[in-house]
Amino acid sequence: MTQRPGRLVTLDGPGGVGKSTTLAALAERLRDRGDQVHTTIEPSTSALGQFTRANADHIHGRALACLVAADRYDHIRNEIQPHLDAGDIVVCDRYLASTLVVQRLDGVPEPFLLALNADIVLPDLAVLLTADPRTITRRLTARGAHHRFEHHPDAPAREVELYEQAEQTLERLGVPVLTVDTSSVTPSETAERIGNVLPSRPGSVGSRDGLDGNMATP
Ligand SMILES: Nc1ncnc2c1ncn2[C@@H]1O[C@H](COP(=O)(O)OP(=O)(O)OP(=O)(O)O)[C@@H](O)[C@H]1O
Ligand SMILES: Cc1cn([C@H]2C[C@H](O)[C@@H](COP(=O)(O)O)O2)c(=O)[nH]c1=O
Repeated sequence: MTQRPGRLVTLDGPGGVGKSTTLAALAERLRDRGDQVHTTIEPSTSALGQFTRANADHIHGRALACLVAADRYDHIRNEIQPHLDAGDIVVCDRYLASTLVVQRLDGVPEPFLLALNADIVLPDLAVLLTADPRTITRRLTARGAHHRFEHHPDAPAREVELYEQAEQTLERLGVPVLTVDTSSVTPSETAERIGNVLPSRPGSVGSRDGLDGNMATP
């Protein structure tokens, strides 16, 4: 874990696995224990992020990878870094792991993606949500697909496989990873597991001595 005052926690996983739902439960849990939390999302809510999200079904491959990376650098500079400097736990719905999976679904090789993202702020904890592909398909069908990456019937299985590869890449980059299988746990149970490996900042209302030792045993 880095020495900056705040912490960056990212949540990634296949489309429809439950990232946004889990993020809301996690933010509530962290705030309840006294942590200062800032929630955010990628593509970001800036003009560049909105452009990226609105056009991700029409812009493909390396061009989309570049747009997503440009939005990430802008997001870091204008939103993520200021909140980290203020000591917040920044919880981001999609980040580097999504790039390592979604852009590969779009045919972009990993070395190109790593080069594009070489200077980003790395997460203090990358949470990867997974589930049985049939469970993801059920969730997606019940909620409805949001974009082209969620339409292919094999998408959940392919994404699960690519997130397993992304986990290894993140670990090679020195990023602590927590993978949670959400197939048979509620969003609030998932949030509890994440909260348990994320120590409260010293001085925050909910901080307890010794919690930092939990990082190594997710
Ligand atoms: N155990 C669970 N954890 C999280 N979400 C669940 C769970 N069980 C069912 N869901 C449901 O799965 C659906 C998809 O969740 P959500 O929209 O949070 O997914 P997402 O990963 O953020 O999707 P996207 O990638 O499209 O943004 C929601 O209707 C949510 O209520
Ligand atoms: C972070 C990130 C996002 N995208 C694209 C994929 C989708 O079109 C949207 C995300 O939509 P969702 O409703 O949050 O699933 O953005 C991408 O291509 N690469 C990324 O790294």
